[in-house]
Amino acid sequence: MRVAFFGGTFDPPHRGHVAIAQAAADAFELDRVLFAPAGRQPLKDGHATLDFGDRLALSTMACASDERFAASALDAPREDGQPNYTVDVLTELRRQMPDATIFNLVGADSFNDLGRWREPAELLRLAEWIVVSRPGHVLDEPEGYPLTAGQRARVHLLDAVHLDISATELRARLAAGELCDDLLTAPVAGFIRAHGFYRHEL
Ligand SMILES: Nc1ncnc2c1ncn2[C@@H]1O[C@H](COP(=O)(O)OP(=O)(O)OP(=O)(O)O)[C@@H](O)[C@H]1O
Ligand SMILES: O=C(O)c1ccc[n+]([C@@H]2O[C@H](COP(=O)([O-])O)[C@@H](O)[C@H]2O)c1
Repeated sequence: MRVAFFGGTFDPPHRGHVAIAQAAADAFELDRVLFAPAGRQPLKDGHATLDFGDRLALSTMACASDERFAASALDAPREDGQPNYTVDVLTELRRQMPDATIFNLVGADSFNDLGRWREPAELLRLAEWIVVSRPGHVLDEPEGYPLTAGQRARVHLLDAVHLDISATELRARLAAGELCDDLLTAPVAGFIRAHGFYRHEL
């Protein structure tokens, strides 16, 4: 079993997420991609616009695009209110799936930031990494965190997707009343509309 953990804020999940998950699943013959909203992202100040339950529901809808995708509550908010560190969730995933090959799927911007994550060396030990291109970001080593040869061998750069979509821009456009149906999958767009999410939330 080849499984990718795909963590994100997913506020909301958009076509950029689906595209990189599909490119990764095709290129690395993944059986599963787990879209896992983070309860509380350690490097983001303040709260996501939508609560965890709504981001998980939207992630479940985004996963309807491909039978290899599934939403996961593995990175749900912690009871002690502390941030969700990926090192903890990957440790738990390894415990739950001891025989699987585990990948951590990220965009180039997230990987550039790796030096600021908790326990980067352990993160590279726990999983192989798939890093996908993102417009405006270099597909390269993390800033200020040079990799050893052994670590580099565990990082797979995938220059496959060039979709300039971000959740920040989407939220601003939805707040201004735009539909944004070209940037979202149909079930996600419908759910956002039905619940009035992001309207007037600038
Ligand atoms: N258009 C994209 N191309 C490549 N990777 C992406 C793209 N959008 C998001 N990602 C990656 O998906 C993961 C989850 O992203 P996230 O949920 O934070 O969305 P985002 O669009 O980056 O949100 P925000 O604008 O709120 O920061 C991250 O690893 C990010 O790098
Ligand atoms: O563990 C960390 O220190 C850490 C620091 C920054 C980001 N992450 C994780 O990286 C994933 C993508 O983050 P983001 O900001 O693009 O939503 C998400 O699962 C975050 O929890 C994790």
